Amino acid sequence: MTADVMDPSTNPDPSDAGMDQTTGAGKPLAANEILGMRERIDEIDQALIDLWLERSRLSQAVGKTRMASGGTRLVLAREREIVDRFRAALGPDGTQVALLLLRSGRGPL
Ligand SMILES: C=C(O[C@@H]1C=C(C(=O)O)C=C[C@H]1O)C(=O)O
Repeated sequence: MTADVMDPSTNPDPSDAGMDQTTGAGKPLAANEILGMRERIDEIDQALIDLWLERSRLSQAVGKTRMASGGTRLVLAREREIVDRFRAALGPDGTQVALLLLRSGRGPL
């Protein structure tokens, strides 16, 4: 599925004549289309970053509240539910995303 980035037939060098340097497109119309889609990609990335940071702050607050009440730092059953949800939605990469997300809130295990 994934094109080999080192293979010039599937991933030519954008410094080749006629290629747009910024987008890597071979034709100006495609370059414009790509720039439009990149605007939305940048918005989505910013929303993901904002949500990531908000989630991390909430997770830290939950941990502090629980420990101040004499409870545990972690609740592994809840973490398992979250990892399962991400894996069900995104496949094996979802597992990795969930583990990074959990670590960013409660710190390393
Ligand atoms: C935030 C919590 O505390 C910890 C962090 C979790 C998370 O980031 O989702 C989940 C379980 C706990 O280990 C929680 O219990 O909800």
